[in-house]
Amino acid sequence: MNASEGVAPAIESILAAARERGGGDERVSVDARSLPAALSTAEADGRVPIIAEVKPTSPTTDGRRDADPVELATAMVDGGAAAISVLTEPDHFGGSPDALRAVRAAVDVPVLRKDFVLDESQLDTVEADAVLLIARFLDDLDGMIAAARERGFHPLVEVHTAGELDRALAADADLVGVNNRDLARLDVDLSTFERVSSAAPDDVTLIAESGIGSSEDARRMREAGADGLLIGSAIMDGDIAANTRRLTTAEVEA
Ligand SMILES: O=C(O)c1ccccc1NCC(=O)[C@H](O)[C@H](O)COP(=O)(O)O
Repeated sequence: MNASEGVAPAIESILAAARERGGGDERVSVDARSLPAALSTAEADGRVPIIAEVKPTSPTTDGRRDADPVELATAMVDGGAAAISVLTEPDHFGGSPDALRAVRAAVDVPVLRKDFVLDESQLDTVEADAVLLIARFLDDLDGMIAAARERGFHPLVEVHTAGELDRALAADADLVGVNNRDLARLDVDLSTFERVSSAAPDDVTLIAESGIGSSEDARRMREAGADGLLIGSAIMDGDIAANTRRLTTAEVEA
């Protein structure tokens, strides 16, 4: 598989940087907090189950928000977030493993590591509760899922097409994110989740990723079967706790 084929120049640049990055010196062993359980708890409490993302910048974001990641994550939890996602990619998203480490020490909800992990040693960069694996960029998806589980991580396998969902399910993924963002054009279309996720069996925990900005968007993704919503930009822009609360209460207010 040629991971760079047909992707936007920004993704080519992200992948080139990821290939250059090393991994950890020692194999990590994580005692993970359960992401699916945290999503279920939020739902049982009447909150929309949201994974709120600490996302300082991105190829499609104007400017940068370099606030203390711990303050941001704490405000997200105060706003009702079920879990936190932390970008660890430094060159295009302004993230860092240190930010994740600090956030995970400060909050008691599960923390997802959001990065472009391309080989097994890169799993050892930092401990997290869940780790993103992007199906499109991994030839040996089975091997990477197994390597993540051996370390104690819960792998969140990201897909964008029906074919990638088939690969994820064949590799025994039980936590699947459908990214509404097209990595060729970088635009978002919420109908991607509606179309792709419908083929997933009920026992798979489904996350709708990217492009969720309003309460209406959140309800739309939930009605399409999302067990959790991964939201970055709409939370990072402005008052973090208020933005998170507006989205976590979207079903109550409907
Ligand atoms: O967000 C970007 O600009 C981006 C560009 C290229 C590849 C990935 C990108 N985002 C990574 C993500 O997965 C999102 O940060 C995450 O799904 C949250 O999305 P959003 O709520 O739209 O910020």
